[in-house]
Amino acid sequence: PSLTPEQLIGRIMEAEPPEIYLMKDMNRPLTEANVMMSLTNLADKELVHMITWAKKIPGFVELSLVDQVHLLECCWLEVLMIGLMWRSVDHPGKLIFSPDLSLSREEGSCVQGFVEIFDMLLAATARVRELKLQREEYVCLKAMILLNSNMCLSSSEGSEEVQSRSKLLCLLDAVTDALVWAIAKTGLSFRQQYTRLAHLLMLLSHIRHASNKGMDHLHCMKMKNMVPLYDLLLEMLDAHIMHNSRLPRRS
Ligand SMILES: Cc1cc(O)cc2c1CC(c1ccc(O)cc1)=C2c1ccccc1
Repeated sequence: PSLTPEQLIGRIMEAEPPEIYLMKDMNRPLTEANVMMSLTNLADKELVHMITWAKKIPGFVELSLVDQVHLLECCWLEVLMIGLMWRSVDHPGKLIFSPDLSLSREEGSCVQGFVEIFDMLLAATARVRELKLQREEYVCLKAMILLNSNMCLSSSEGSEEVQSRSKLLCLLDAVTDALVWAIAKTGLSFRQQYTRLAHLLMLLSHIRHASNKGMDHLHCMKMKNMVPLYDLLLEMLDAHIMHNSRLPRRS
């Protein structure tokens, strides 16, 4: 039975991950090494919650496992970044990575090459503040980032893959309807509603850009081993699926 936009938003809101604390007193002064180490520790913890979040998005676990892994592999940094922006919206000039790790632009410049991406994230956060993004809109955008992240067809285009692709597009339309419903709730005129929809969707291209820059920067930091690999995500998804799958998975 398909969900109404209101029901879908309710489900996506319930899926929200918890706030993560680093539980490490941020040893000041900040050095490049301890900032990157802290961010890696934080991201590691967030990634586990991201898998659980994705699986709670109605329809996501009905996609093929290949699609589930590809989507997460493609969007994980975008999802982390939109979460960072959301946490930072009430703190102009700062990025609130976690309640116990917030960095100003100056502190960010202690990591070589960081300040350029920091400025992108701060600018996008300022836009989120200016738009007065609502929580319902935020959770829809984050789900769209996941579902819209990867259109590349995998090599083996079997029938399951084709089915999964059409399910994915159906899911994306459902979340789009939910976002339109959330925007309509703000009581704006029709013209203002579709203008707002455009402004929110345009945020996504800034987030994708910052994520691509972040991924390049991450590789330059020789942090290759910490960029989640395909099999790491597959293992985490598979593990989760084995735990609470309803049907025994076909081997
Ligand atoms: C700007 C930039 C440059 C960069 O090289 C790396 C990162 C970032 C941001 C960021 C980040 C982490 C957690 C968040 O919740 C949100 C963003 C990371 C990062 C670091 C280590 C592992 C994973 C991601």
